[in-house]
Amino acid sequence: MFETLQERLGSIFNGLTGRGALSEADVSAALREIRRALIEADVSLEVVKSFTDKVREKAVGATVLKSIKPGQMVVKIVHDELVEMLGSEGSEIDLNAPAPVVIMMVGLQGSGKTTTTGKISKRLHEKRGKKVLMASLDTRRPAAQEQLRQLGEQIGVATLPIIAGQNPVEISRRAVQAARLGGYDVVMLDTAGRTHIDEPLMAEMAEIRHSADPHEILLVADSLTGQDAVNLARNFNERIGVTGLVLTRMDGDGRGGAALSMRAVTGKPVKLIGVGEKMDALEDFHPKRIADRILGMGDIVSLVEKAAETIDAEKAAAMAQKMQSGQFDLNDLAEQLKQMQKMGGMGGIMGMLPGMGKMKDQVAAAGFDDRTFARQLAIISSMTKKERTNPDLLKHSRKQRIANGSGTNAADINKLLKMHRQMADMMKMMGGKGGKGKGMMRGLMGGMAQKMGLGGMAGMGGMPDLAKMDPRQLEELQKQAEKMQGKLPGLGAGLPGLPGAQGGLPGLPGLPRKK
Ligand SMILES: Nc1nc2c(ncn2[C@@H]2O[C@H](COP(=O)(O)OP(=O)(O)OP(=O)(O)O)[C@@H](O)[C@H]2O)c(=O)[nH]1
Repeated sequence: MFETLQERLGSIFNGLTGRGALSEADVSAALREIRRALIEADVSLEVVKSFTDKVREKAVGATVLKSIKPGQMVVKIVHDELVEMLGSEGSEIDLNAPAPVVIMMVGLQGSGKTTTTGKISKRLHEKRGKKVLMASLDTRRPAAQEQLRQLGEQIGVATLPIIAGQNPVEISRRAVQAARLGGYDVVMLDTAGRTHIDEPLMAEMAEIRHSADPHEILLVADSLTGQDAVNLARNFNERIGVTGLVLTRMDGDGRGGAALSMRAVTGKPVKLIGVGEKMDALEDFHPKRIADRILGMGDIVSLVEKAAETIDAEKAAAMAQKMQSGQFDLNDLAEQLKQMQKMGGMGGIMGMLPGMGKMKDQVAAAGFDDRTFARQLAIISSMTKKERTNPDLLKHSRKQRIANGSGTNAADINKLLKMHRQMADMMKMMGGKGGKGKGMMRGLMGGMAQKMGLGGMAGMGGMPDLAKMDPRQLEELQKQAEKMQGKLPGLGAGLPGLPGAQGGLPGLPGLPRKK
């Protein structure tokens, strides 16, 4: 699988990664090639388009890290976008429901439904210690029920006794009842297939679904079928709803387009892949491994990841040191404001903090919005270098000049300076020489650097990742917040999520008081 795509992408990137500089035209040309390669691999058109759009957007805005060549950066972006397209890592079969948990298998004839029903049953039995009952609801193909019975014998999993003349819905009811009485954990319903999707098939599936109330509906799709598989998935999903996908014949030499598009089209995770005819030829789906395989450029990807980590860590450490020594000048404040803009402004930042929902309204009511960031940045950029490092220079006439330059007024400037002073004081306090504070500051920076991901710079200080902080750090933060009560304008209600904490949120520029 994926061999052709692998070759094509390989040659596109080989032409790119060695180069010292890349123009926008170079990136566009590479993207055109990538688009063609994906289409040839049978990836659905809409998926290709959204894929290349996202890569373009990220490639154009990316900061090229020192020690990394631009082409390598593009490889990393394509890799990450591939992983994103393939969906999340390790989606297991969900058995989190009262027993017996019903799993309904759907798909076209010959897609590997029956084989996969056996494989999954065997896995649930052997790896997760579940007592499984399998039932074939295929009354159209005479040998189908018998085929499943034999499969059950082979793998040591029980099957529902065959009663001639029952329809699929009756069989599904009997299966659930038998499972309940027999103390089974899981019931696997292997439904009938058709050569193509038609109304009677969909109606039958909907009826079974209604009567058996399955917890999982897994669509089994042949990864060799290309575009058709994508339409099939869309149809099944819209009509009866699926909870996950199983891609079979991933051991074959198909172009892989279906495998690449299915999750993007349905939004449902690929839970497992079939890699052979044998009963244990079933594997978990690992998007990252597949992306690595397709690109065949694992070295470059990890090189870029390492460079990004090192630079983030270096910048965060430098900033932390500056703050500890109380050197938090207006350049640093500007960096912080920019960082916040990057994080999606106020809305984005609040969304990252637990329990910030309520605060959003207060912030809005205080008249603080994303334009405030822009205004504050304009003020700082209208200052001279000297003024930025030494705000004490800012007396009346200088303020007037800055106000004119930034389209603001003296009151705005005073507000900004006050905010900066308070933040600088707080930074000093928090970064105080006692080891604890230092650790806390590092924690804050680290959390932020992580949140920022690749595109971010250093997590220029500031937003604590409360969810990841250890309890001691939280306690320390709370104490500092209490000390700071009233010292920071705005945010009077304190930090929700820190029980009982009052006062400002370290790192967030103070909000103007309500007029
Ligand atoms: N190579 C390979 N073959 C597979 C895989 N999964 C299933 N098969 C084979 O595909 C063929 C069809 O599989 P079945 O499980 O009978 O298909 P089905 O969807 O149940 O078909 P119907 O019962 O006719 O609806 C069998 O020969 C399987 O051994 C896989 O992951 N890899």
